[in-house]
Amino acid sequence: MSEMVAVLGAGVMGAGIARVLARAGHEVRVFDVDPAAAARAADSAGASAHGSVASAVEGATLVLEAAPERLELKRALLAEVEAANADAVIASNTSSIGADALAAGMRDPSRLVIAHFFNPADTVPLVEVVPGPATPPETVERMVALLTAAGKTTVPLAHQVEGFIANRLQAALYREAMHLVERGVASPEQVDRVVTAGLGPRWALAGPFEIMDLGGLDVWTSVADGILPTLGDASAAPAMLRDRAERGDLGAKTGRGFLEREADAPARFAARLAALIAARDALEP
Ligand SMILES: NC(=O)C1=CN([C@@H]2O[C@H](COP(=O)(O)OP(=O)(O)OC[C@H]3O[C@@H](n4cnc5c(N)ncnc54)[C@H](O)[C@@H]3O)[C@@H](O)[C@H]2O)C=CC1
Ligand SMILES: O=C(O)[C@@H](O)C(=O)[C@H](O)[C@@H](O)CO
Repeated sequence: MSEMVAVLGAGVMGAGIARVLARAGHEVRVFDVDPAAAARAADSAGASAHGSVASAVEGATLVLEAAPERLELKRALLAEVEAANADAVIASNTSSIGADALAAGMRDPSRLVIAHFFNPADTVPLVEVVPGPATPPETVERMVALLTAAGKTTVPLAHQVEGFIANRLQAALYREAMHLVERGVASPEQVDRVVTAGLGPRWALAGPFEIMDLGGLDVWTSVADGILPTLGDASAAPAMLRDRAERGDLGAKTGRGFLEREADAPARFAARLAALIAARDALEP
């Protein structure tokens, strides 16, 4: 079934999400407080750029917000949507804000569902679908069906948890990666190489539980007993991350973060990732 979709926020993620949904045959409208961002995203997706939230969501059956990861900003945006559209399902692409926190500010929280895409949104297959406290099962089912028909791989969560699944796994890994660099065990480049030459290729074919089965649960029991007590236990962003963010070294957005990269690095990465995923999918199971 073709939906009329409004994508609100046309940055790194919103532009890719607009392309995914437009390629799937949906009518897509894009709004961004930066009209140039909306125009770029609309052009790249074959969608229409709109100058206001009200215009973008008028008659929409699905609204997908990909605005900045700030709770009050998202709440204000959802309130604008509710004022202008009484029916659409409202999906948030939030990375970590709880569905309950977003729903708490809504007139009708049953309209909210989390649809968490991954960067780059039109290349990474996964979308986590997370119900809010008042989201009916049929809304989750509708989002899963729509995203599956658009070629995405969905994982519906039984209920929300902070950071959902992927970002909890990433946060655990990234916390330890930074801990190892802070302890002087290795450089960021060396830690990255451990993933790209070792863990990453395996993870493209098998997740943690399959990897543990392959390695042997007896072995993994010994490894867990020996290593878990020694892991870094940061409960907030480590200084090496926060200091860079606060001085504006944001990574690909600014050309420098932990590593220095050329301006076209995200595009080259996306193209290589798409080729890797296609090669993996062509493999015999
Ligand atoms: N960057 C990433 O790797 C991922 C980000 N996300 C989530 O997606 C959301 C968007 O993130 P990005 O695309 O990276 O951010 P971004 O900063 O690239 O894009 C956000 C866009 O929203 C626009 N905007 C700001 N205020 C707005 C408003 N009131 N209404 C409409 N548009 C507004 C900005 O002009 C900007 O173009 C966040 O919730 C983020 O946590 C989710 C998965 C991955
Ligand atoms: O990795 C991704 O694309 C998503 O899990 C995210 O939400 C990002 O990690 C985001 O939190 C920051 O890039």
